[in-house]
Amino acid sequence: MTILDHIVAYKKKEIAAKKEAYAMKLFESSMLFDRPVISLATALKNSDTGIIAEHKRRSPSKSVINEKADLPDVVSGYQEARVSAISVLTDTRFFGGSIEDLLLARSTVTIPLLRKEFIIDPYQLFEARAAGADAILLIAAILTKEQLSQLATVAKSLQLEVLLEVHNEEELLRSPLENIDLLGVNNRDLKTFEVSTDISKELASRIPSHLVKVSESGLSHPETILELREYGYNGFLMGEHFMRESNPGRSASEFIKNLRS
Ligand SMILES: O=C(O)c1ccccc1NCC(=O)[C@H](O)[C@H](O)COP(=O)(O)O
Repeated sequence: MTILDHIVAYKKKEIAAKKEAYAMKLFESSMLFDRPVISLATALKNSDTGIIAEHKRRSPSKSVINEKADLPDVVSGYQEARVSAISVLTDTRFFGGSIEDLLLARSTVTIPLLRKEFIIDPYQLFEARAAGADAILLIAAILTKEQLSQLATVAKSLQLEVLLEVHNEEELLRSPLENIDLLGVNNRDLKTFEVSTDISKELASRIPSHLVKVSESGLSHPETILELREYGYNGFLMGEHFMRESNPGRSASEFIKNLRS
């Protein structure tokens, strides 16, 4: 079994338990349902950096990254650093996050928020909208074509933007692209944890031009961002590089200064 198999098996049980506990009450009572969504795609297209900075406490590949940082400090630091958007990992068991993290991030910043989660059920999309997300992630490696289509359709009906993540050509070619706004190429192979930006470069020309291209994971040098821009990428998802530091916002600010100079 790969880590993705473990995550998905656990996620199914977690969602079943949540549905039983909360039913639809959380969604019905959430004021955030009426909040206008802020476009992640537009923020990336209009930005001169395109950095999506992630709040990430730990991960299966790196174990503990930063369990001490205070979420409001991290996300307000990111916003002050003028990142284009923030990704909030909401998985608890494997990443130490929660849906409450997303709610707290929403009450702290005004820039677009991506719910970073292993989404396999429409329930998680309602939850994302109710907690203030602007965009959600769909991971091709854990979804069938039919699931991708259904989840993207439901996400759009909730006005959420959809970032579809692939890691190879096969995933890109088999994925239905209706209702997809952004196409993310994960430089990390989620089965082996190997990281290489070569995959972002290889897939760039295969991604339809109407989709905003995002390169994800293993990014830590301004030169890599500049190089990936030449391949048409507008978005760059970065977690560990910032979160390893005691002050992730300051780390993002220095990175952005170097990127501009
Ligand atoms: O990061 C992991 O170890 C991981 C393992 C299994 C599934 C997903 C995983 N990460 C999610 C991500 O895609 C990253 O958090 C994100 O792209 C940022 O990556 P990085 O800048 O390398 O922290």
